[in-house]
Amino acid sequence: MTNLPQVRSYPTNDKLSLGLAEYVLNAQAAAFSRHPKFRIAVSGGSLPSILASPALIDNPSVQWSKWEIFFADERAVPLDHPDSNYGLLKSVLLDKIPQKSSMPKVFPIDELLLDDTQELADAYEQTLIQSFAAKDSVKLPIFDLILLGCGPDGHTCSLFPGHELLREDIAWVAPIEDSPKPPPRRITLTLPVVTHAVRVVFVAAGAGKKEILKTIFEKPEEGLPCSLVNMEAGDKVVWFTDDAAIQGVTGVRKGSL
Ligand SMILES: O=C(O)[C@H](O)[C@@H](O)[C@H](O)[C@H](O)COP(=O)(O)O
Repeated sequence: MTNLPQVRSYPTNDKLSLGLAEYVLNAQAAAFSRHPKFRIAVSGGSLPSILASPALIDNPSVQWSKWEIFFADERAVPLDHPDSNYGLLKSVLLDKIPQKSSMPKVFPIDELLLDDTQELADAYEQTLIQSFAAKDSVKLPIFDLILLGCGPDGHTCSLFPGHELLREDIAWVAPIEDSPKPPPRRITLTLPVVTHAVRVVFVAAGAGKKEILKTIFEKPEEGLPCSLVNMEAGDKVVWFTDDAAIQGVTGVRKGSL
């Protein structure tokens, strides 16, 4: 079967970051062959730090000024709060972009709407509509690349196992008030938006991820959020892992590094 997600596994985190940087550059080039922008969404967790390697930040081929960066999920906290995914991305990546480069356009949540997660999600959806559907109406936005993490329970974005949000098929962005991973109040891209992207990347490193990767790949019928993305988006998905996380997991299609 060729429509399985691909897994690229590396011996160390540094090599994983290098491989990821190379992949992101290819995704950027592919995006520029379609339009003059590179529109991506990023998650929180360990992903921003793994992404923000010198191989990416200092790479002269990165055309930062053409990047539009959105958040795959965000916690309903002020942007300077330690839990903010925007704050995390800013400190590990945005603040490190060489000063001579022009900066990417970044789309944080509206801090004035933190009291009402539905309003917060609706406003973020409007932000997406302005970027992805300003001229024509579209059913779903098409990100050039979505960069995701994988939680120890198989969640991704703020889409958690067994949660009713997994069935959301109208909204592009949805609120969640009962996230099992703190903080509980968040907004998230919905599953159809994630699987509609041109490319979807998962980053999962460390032996602590091994058990959940086994379930995701070997028991997709359990319907964990990461498995749902794998099944819906198929070979648009590439997993970047280290060897410790993927060793002994069956049912994966190994990609060449
Ligand atoms: O903001 C969040 O909480 C994340 O977007 C979340 O989905 C994260 O990506 C996973 O929990 C994996 O986190 P780790 O990479 O830290 O394990």
